[in-house]
Amino acid sequence: MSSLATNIPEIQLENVEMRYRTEAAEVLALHQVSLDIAKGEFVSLLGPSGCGKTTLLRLMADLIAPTGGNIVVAGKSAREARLAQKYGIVFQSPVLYDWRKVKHNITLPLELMGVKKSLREEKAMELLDLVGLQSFADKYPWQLSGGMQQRVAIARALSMEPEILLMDEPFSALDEFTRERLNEELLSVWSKVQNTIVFVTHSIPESIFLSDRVFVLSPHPGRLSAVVEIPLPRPRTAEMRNSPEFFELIARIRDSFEGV
Ligand SMILES: Nc1ncnc2c1ncn2[C@@H]1O[C@H](COP(=O)(O)OP(=O)(O)OP(=O)(O)O)[C@@H](O)[C@H]1O
Repeated sequence: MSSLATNIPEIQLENVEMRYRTEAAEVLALHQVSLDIAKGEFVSLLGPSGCGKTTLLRLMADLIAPTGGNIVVAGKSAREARLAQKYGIVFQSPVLYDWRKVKHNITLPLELMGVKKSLREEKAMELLDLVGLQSFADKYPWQLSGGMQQRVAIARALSMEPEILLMDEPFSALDEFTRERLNEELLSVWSKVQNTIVFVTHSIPESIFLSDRVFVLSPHPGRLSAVVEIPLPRPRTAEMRNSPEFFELIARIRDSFEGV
């Protein structure tokens, strides 16, 4: 499998600026960020704490509005794209409802949209199959491990078949072994769903393993300091993490931090 990226632009940011104003102070969280993400591309937003990764993701999702610049998503404004349900979002914590069975957590967005019960259940089973949790459909979230809960959150985010999946450090609370396994599973899901993924992380190896391109952000003020192409072939395999190419990419990205 090669990358799913096309030449069609999916997300375009031009000179985006974000200033948070509080009573106490004003924070320039993002300064003059311009970037393009192609339809079907897998990109990561990488950087240390406070460099504006979450802010950038929230801007793309139209959860907040920029104080400057322009955002175009699938040829529309971010707001129009949100209303057209172009996005699925996965947060750092899975935010599942403990009193709803796993399958009913997944079908919640469909329920809110008024989709028929039989169709909802069918979709839930399809999504559980996709994330390898079919036999857990009737369990409750508290009966699942942290990694399984995050897979449920991914399945739920995919329930509306979003063109774009925005993921904010979804695996950072998990142990290293589970995280690496979920990275592999996420790529397998992506190869089937074939959407655009924007993945926030502060892990250099995670960003390399997953992405077609890594957007490196630097803090104070948050800005785009480098864009690194990841030429590793797909499908990516666990062994690639030990290859000389992988270590070279880690060094290149580290250098791009040191250069700022
Ligand atoms: N609602 C807010 N009001 C005021 N300042 C904010 C707000 N949200 C974020 N900030 C500030 O904007 C900057 C960027 O924050 P953001 O959360 O986007 O960074 P991040 O790279 O995602 O950090 P982390 O990795 O710690 O989550 C930080 O200085 C932060 O304190």
